[in-house]
Formats: sequence, C-alpha cells, structure tokens
Amino acid sequence: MTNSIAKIRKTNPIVLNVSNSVTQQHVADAINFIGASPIMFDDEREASELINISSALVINLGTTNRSSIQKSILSGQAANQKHIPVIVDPVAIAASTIRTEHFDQLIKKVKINVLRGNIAEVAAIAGVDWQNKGIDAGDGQGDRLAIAKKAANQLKALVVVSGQEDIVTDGADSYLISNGNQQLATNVGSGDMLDGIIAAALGTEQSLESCVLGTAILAIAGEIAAERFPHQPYSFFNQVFDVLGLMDDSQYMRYLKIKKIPAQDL
Ligand SMILES: Nc1ncnc2c1ncn2[C@@H]1O[C@H](COP(=O)(O)OP(=O)(O)OP(=O)(O)O)[C@@H](O)[C@H]1O
Ligand SMILES: Cc1ncsc1CCO
Ligand SMILES: [Mg+2]
Repeated sequence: MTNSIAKIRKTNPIVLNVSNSVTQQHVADAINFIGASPIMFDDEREASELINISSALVINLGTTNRSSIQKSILSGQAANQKHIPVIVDPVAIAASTIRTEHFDQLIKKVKINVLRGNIAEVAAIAGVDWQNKGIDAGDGQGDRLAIAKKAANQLKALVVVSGQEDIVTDGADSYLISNGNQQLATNVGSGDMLDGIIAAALGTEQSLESCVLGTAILAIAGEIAAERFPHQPYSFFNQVFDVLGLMDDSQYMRYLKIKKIPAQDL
C-alpha cells in the first residue's frame, strides 16, 4: 500500500463538505484528527473558489434541501473539472422522493468517484429490494458483496458499504474489512465521519487502496476504543476521536483484518 496515515498527516489535504445539519462537528473533527483539514460551507456561490483550494469533496444528502442541491451540483462539477475525488453519501435515499430525486439529478450532472452508504442505501441505488429479501438471502455476505459490485458497475464508481464487515469494491476487485465495533453503529454520524476519513485518504492519493485505508481507519479506531469502553457508547464515541488523533501506521497494521476477493471469485 502506497498511501498511509503518515502520508495523510504530511499532505494535510483540504476536504470540502456539503454536510448534513446533524453531524457536522463530528465530521469536521474526524477529518482533522486523522490529519486532513475540513471546510464546510453554506453559500453555493462559494463552491468553485472552495474547490480550488480542496483535494476532495464530500456530498452528504442527509438533510438535503433546495440550496444543498445547488451546492452539491456546483461543487461536484467544479471538482470534476479539477479531477478532485467526489464522495457521495446517499443518507436514507429511499425515505423520500426529494432525496431520490436529488441523487438522480446529482449523478446525471456530476461524475461521482465514491459511493459510501450502508447496505440499505446502496441496495436502493442498485435497485435491489433489500428490506423485502427476507432472512434467507438478505443477510448473506455474498448478497452484500453482489449488491456493492452492482452499484459500482452501475455508477462506474468505487463503492464502500459499511456494516459489521465493511466492503470496498471497484466492481471487480473487492476487499472485506472485519474490524469495527457495534457501538459505532449506535452513534449517529459515524457513517458521516467515515465519508470524511475516506475523503482525507483519497485527497492524499486517488485509488481503491485509499478507500480501503480510510474505511479501515475508522473501523480500527472503533475496535481500539471498545477495549477501554466495551459497553458505554457515549464514552466509547469520545474515545474514538482520541484514538483517531493518535493512530499511526504501525498500530493500523497491527489491527487490520482484511480479505481481498479478486474479481473472478464472484
Ligand atoms: N455491526 C457492526 N459491528 C461493527 N462495526 C460496525 C457495525 N455496523 C457499523 N459498523 C461500523 O460503523 C461505521 C459506520 O457505519 P454504519 O453502517 O453505521 O454507517 P451509517 O449507517 O451510514 O451511519 P450514520 O448514518 O449513523 O452515520 C463503520 O466504520 C462500520 O464499520
Ligand atoms: C439522523 C440524521 N438525519 C439526517 S442526517 C442524519 C445523520 C446520519 O447521517
Ligand atoms: Mg449514514
């Protein structure tokens, strides 16, 4: 792996965020603690100037509205022009028509490089009825991987599906990361933090491996935080930030639990 935590900290890439209004502070902290620099913005007229100083863009659809749709499109197009990676989080995409329409409009006008969501969100985008699949096939690892790959091929983008096991795929080669802790899922916004950390890694170097690095960093931080706070979700969450601030590559490598699934294996 050529990218690393040391490289992120040395490069200190600026990550621009079209954030939701729920978890902004946590996202900014996560980006900062791993060694990148966050910027959030409210006025779409700033989009192109801010992209000019940034190395990655995160578009989070969590609290989308008329203004954030404009912000997403303008900043996304500016990022495309400058070949800056665009990471999109389709929060609860299937929950409302507006969210679905925003996403559809976005992918028509902006080339997205990474889609990051939980399995329900990615399944909705891949056109798979995940909720109604039932217990037989719904929980299978093969199904989650197939859905992630389908979305990746549809969007021609890298896809990260978070969960007990995180999946990172380009539609051909895939990685399964089995670090993590359930208390990450309990805390609202850990998925949004994950977007920001992936963006920090991609802002340093654009590759599938950078997506793996960003994804595994948060899962490992959760695993380490749980050693001290196994059943105290709020203390655990604070500890995650402390761990992110201190993590180095040797600690990362000691904890990393990863499996590569080459294209031909599925
Ligand atoms: N059951 C689990 N066990 C271990 N780690 C988990 C589990 N579920 C999620 N995670 C970890 O939590 C982090 C966020 O993933 P999650 O799937 O909860 O995102 P999300 O649903 O988008 O969250 P949110 O929208 O609340 O921010 C990832 O680092 C993932 O590895
Ligand atoms: C709870 C919530 N509602 C919209 S965005 C958000 C944060 C999780 O993404
Ligand atoms: Mg989410």
